[in-house]
Amino acid sequence: GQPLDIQYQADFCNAPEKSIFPNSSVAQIEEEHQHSGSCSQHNAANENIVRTSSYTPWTHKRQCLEDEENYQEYCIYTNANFANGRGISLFTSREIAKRVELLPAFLQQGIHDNANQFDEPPWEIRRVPGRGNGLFATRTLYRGDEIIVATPVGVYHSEVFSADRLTGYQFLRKTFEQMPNATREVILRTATNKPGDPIMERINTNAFLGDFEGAPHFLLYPETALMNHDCRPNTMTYHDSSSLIHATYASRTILPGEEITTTYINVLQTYEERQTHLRAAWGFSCTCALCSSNIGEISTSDSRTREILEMQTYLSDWSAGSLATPKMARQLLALYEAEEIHAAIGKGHVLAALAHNAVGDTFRAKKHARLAIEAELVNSGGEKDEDVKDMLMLKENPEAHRSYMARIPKS
Ligand SMILES: C[S@@+](CC[C@H](N)C(=O)[O-])C[C@H]1O[C@@H](n2cnc3c(N)ncnc32)[C@H](O)[C@@H]1O
Repeated sequence: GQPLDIQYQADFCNAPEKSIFPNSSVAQIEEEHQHSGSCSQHNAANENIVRTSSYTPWTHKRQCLEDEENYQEYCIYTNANFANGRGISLFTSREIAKRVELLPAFLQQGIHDNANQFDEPPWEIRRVPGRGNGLFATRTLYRGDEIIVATPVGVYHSEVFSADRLTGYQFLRKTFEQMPNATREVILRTATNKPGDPIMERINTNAFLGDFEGAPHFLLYPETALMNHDCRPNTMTYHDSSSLIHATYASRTILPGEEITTTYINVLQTYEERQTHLRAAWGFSCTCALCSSNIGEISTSDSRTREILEMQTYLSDWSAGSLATPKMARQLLALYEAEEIHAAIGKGHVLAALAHNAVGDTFRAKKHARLAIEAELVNSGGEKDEDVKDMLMLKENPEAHRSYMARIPKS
């Protein structure tokens, strides 16, 4: 059908409360609270939503859908004041919402004070032929420099999309309508690849699928979504599950005028695997520099990628017959460099630290542990990351670490 043209003030209030689709498998559930606030009141108040509501920490009445096939219920939860007035809408199960309410993201004052600062970003938006818009550096950025630090504006349980489509779209629209105007504008600036439901398509084109409180959810970070995908990106990312902050940092020097890119997939895949994956999950064929290079370059890169994966398998082998050596770990790091995989290099340093410690070279083991921590702290789960915890232990006391002398044959 025709794409719906979303207006900022689209009047969702006229939408019927009950499903208008008689054959719908989804029934809208009446809430225990009778919502007295009318829509006109809601729209007028939209800009300064500080209502202390009876739905705390939410600013709007919860609205739920029941998926009659699996008896699962999903509700919309909006806090329009979240992150200093940016707002957030979730469309998820009640159990997950209950856990979310207890996160520091909702309880800790000031936790988002350094997030969503887009007044003087080190980038600007420019058109990229064949790829819509993209982000371009406006000054030199060095490894570790902050590029985007943002909170999500939408969090959607992956199963909400399997419910009755049209009713589902109405609910998606509510997650949008309940947000402050400025945030709605930012959401509407994001790209869509296909005509169709405007919110659904924005989620399809821009949201990242990830684990959220133990279940797969789509997370929408509208500024982060301005970055195009590159199979050899120049950024690394960090997601903090307690504040919900997603941060993007430079993973190497980026010169003014250079496009700032991220990866949407695991980069340790061959050309064919990456293309298949991007087409299936994201609906586009990758035209990044590596994917557009000649057959010779692509095949060199593919063989290095296979070699990296093979070496990682050898270096993770702790059996008596393991072929892993410190030399192999150094070769692995050289391959990461040659392939320009700067963000994920922490993994290489973890394996190098372990390989050196395994033959009793504690000096080099500590050096690689330090480099691993530096890289992994920003490119993964931070201090809670298992690799980081392990490397901190190794750096502190290599002789007490389980890897110490583990690859010296005992006679
Ligand atoms: C999250 S958006 C990125 C920003 C988008 N270009 C815009 O104009 O806002 C994802 C979409 O950008 C385009 N895109 C991103 N990276 C690409 C790449 N490496 N090759 C081709 N298209 C790409 C695709 O259309 C993709 O669906």
